[in-house]
Amino acid sequence: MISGTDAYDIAIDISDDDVERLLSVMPEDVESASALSYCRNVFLPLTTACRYTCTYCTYYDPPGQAELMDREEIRETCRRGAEAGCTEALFTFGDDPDERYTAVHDQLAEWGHDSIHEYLREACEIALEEGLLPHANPGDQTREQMAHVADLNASMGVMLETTTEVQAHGGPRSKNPGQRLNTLRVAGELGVPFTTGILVGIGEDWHHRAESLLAIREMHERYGHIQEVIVQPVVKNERWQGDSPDLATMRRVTAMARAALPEAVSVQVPPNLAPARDLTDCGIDDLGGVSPVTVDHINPEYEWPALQELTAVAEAAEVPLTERLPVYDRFVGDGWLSKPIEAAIGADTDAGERFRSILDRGVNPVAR
Ligand SMILES: O=c1nc2n(C[C@H](O)[C@H](O)[C@H](O)CO)c3cc(O)ccc3cc-2c(=O)[nH]1
Ligand SMILES: C[C@H]1O[C@@H](n2cnc3c(N)ncnc32)[C@H](O)[C@@H]1O
Ligand code: MET
Ligand code: SF4
Repeated sequence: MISGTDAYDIAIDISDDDVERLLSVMPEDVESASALSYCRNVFLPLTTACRYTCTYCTYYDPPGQAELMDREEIRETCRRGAEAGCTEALFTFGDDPDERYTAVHDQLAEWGHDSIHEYLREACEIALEEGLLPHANPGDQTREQMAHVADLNASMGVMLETTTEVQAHGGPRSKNPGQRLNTLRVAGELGVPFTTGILVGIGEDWHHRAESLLAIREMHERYGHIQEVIVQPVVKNERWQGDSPDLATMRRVTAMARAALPEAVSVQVPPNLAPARDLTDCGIDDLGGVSPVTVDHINPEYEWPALQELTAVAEAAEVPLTERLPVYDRFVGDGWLSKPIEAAIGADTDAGERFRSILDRGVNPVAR
């Protein structure tokens, strides 16, 4: 049984045969995609407070130093993003800033909020007002937390990371696979188009990689809500001095992701962390969120490639580069999205026109 799932009563049945079969998949066994997509976003690190202390993470600040973005900063960043043609407001921040962070709690209270999710709701409203579609990744979420903000998000996400317990998550307060899988299940039950993925190189072995991908497939088979799976290499930073997975590892695990998942689910590698150019023949069809406006606040030393570089990756693979929204096309107008999100996409505004022109373009190449 996958660790921690008993606490949530998630029966995930992965057979040894399936694991073995996936372990035999190599890059030459998968087909290359016929196009590569990407999404233009702004990154909004709502708070650097986090209840966990993952050893690979340079993002979180200790209590006393953690910050909270104020409404004006949120609005200003979204406005700059919309002006630069972005479609996504990516809210990615520390899990459940709890009582260890009294300053954060007090600041939220002063702004009239009991919890970070209440504040996230307001932040999503601001993003929508400024012409962006919210995609929030607040880490693990309970059903109540997710239900509180789901109708103001075009899609949401959390990285599964891995189904095994690793030292990198160790200590008394740690991410656990059961909690992450429960978040995927809650998203399925609430009908939220969802992004997830695995973090490669944090102490898991090949068996765990296969198991993680199969667990994601199983969740998708139940609910149909997984839109993309990110295959993310852990990268060096001031807190993580360990190795990053080598190219051969990334090629094999990316091909495994492609083979494990149904065709409708995209396989993404982040082009600022992974050697995307050398992975296009391993089944990837997406290059994730890229920002012309903000840095990657999780790995600020790793710059976003310019649009030109993405075009070059696609050209080398001899496929078109296409822009997409933070929610994949098949979920739009199909009963998955809330009224406010469908209204934003259908609106008679500059932003609405921008969203629809991206949908209308379909698989045509980006014209620039
Ligand atoms: O759901 C997630 N999306 C993440 N994304 C978002 C993802 O690239 C796009 O927002 C999705 O593809 C939207 O569909 C990131 C985007 C960045 O710019 C930087 C880091 C991440 C990391 C995650 C992530 O951990 N989980
Ligand atoms: C938002 C996501 O960022 C990822 N993340 C956090 N730290 C690193 C790192 N050093 N390298 C790669 N990915 C990282 C985790 O997978 C987290 O879920
Ligand atoms: C910098 S990580 C951001 C999202 C969340 N804290 C997670 O780990 O999933
Ligand atoms: S990766 Fe996410 S959960 Fe882990 S310490 Fe960083 S912010 Fe917190």
